[in-house]
Amino acid sequence: MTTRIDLDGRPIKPMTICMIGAGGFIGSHLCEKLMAETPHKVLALDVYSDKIKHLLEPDSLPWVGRIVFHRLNIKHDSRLEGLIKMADLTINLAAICTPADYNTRPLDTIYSNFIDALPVVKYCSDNNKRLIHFSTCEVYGKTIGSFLPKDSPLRKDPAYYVLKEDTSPCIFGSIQKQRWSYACAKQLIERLIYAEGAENGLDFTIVRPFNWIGPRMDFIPGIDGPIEGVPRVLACFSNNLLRREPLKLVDGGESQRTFVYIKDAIEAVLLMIENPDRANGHIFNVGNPNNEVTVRQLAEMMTKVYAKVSGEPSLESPTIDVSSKEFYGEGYDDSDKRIPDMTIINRQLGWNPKTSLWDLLESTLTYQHRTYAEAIKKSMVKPIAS
Ligand SMILES: NC(=O)c1ccc[n+]([C@@H]2O[C@H](COP(=O)([O-])OP(=O)(O)OC[C@H]3O[C@@H](n4cnc5c(N)ncnc54)[C@H](O)[C@@H]3O)[C@@H](O)[C@H]2O)c1
Ligand SMILES: O=C(O)[C@H]1O[C@H](OP(=O)(O)OP(=O)(O)OC[C@H]2O[C@@H](n3ccc(=O)[nH]c3=O)[C@H](O)[C@@H]2O)[C@H](O)[C@@H](O)[C@@H]1O
Repeated sequence: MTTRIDLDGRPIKPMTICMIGAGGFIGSHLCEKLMAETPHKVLALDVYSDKIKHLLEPDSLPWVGRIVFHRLNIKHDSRLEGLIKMADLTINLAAICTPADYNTRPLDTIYSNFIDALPVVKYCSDNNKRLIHFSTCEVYGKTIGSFLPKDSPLRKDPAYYVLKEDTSPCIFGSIQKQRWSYACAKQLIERLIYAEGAENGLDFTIVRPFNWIGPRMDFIPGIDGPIEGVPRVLACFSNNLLRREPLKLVDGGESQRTFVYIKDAIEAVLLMIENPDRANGHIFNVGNPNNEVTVRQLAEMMTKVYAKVSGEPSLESPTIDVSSKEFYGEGYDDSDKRIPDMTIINRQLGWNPKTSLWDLLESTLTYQHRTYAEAIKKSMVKPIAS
């Protein structure tokens, strides 16, 4: 492997990374990238390893020994500090991060996103180790524009909706709207990390992902996750398409999102890892402002793309409306619109997303079809009564 060079032309020294939550969606893609393209070592911590099994076995893999899996729950495992001490950098991805949990399991959500992250921050600070912490675009909450009258021309003014790391406020609903338990816990851990940087000199980077999507995201209910489980929207809609049932639009599917391809976003994380002087002390939005759709438009596009990649015709009525109370239960609320400002990540790391929504859906739904279509068909064949 040729020596890697950072953005300032300096050779990058191989490092050891303690990655917490390495067995999840983002972790699996980051591990893949680090193994295929860099000489860095990964101590991969998680309670699950299914999504990185292909990187751990067999022993003939070219990166054997560079990635070691440690099955542990950071809530209660005395090995955590030792593993952080062994590494140059810690990346914390561990979290409960599916909206269906925020209003139904608010305590688990707050513990996971705040309390369980506390020792990680403390061990990094006490041992002078660098930390890259995964937060979320949900810390912005709702846009200022969402409080203006529906017909106000100011709603079209970017000043009222573009989300900027250093100036936008964090706007959440009332305490009864338990949806915001996740965003609020993430906000407080961001503030704590920022304070550790200011008062104790912790070298940190905070990442705010804006709807990263791609293969291996979440699970397909009844196949590799609980049948009654509610994953994030990509997996919900994939499940509906695979089962040939209408896609459920929550409260009319009017909310807007910008989706970024996981492989584009991972490039940004690698730049942060390998350019500490440019990334330390910063909070970065990582998203694709050019890929904005309403959830209804996403459903329509996924229906078209799935018909193309599967060769199956679409349903006559591809979507149905459902209320948020019916779908998520009491206490749900929503972000109206999420456009990331890209100024800081552009200036510090020169990163820009590349993949269009159509292209990223095409590769992702090709993966979903190839991975799940047979299993779904088998699971849907009803046993013949004897
Ligand atoms: N995917 C996105 O677009 C997105 C958007 C915003 C924020 N994020 C943040 O990025 C991070 C990773 O998200 P993801 O999409 O990969 O989610 P994910 O659920 O696929 O991955 C999280 C991983 O953390 C592990 N984990 C959770 N609690 C743990 C514990 N106590 N001990 C050990 N392991 C534990 C889980 O087993 C899982 O494998 C999260 O912090 C999330 O809030 C993701
Ligand atoms: O990915 C992100 O950037 C962040 O946002 C997500 O939150 P959200 O975008 O609301 O979650 P999704 O499940 O992906 O839902 C997106 C939208 O689709 C809607 N939806 C979801 C599922 C479904 O079947 N139908 C449907 O209309 C939701 O109501 C919501 O408006 C999650 O909170 C986190 O993973 C993350 O921190």
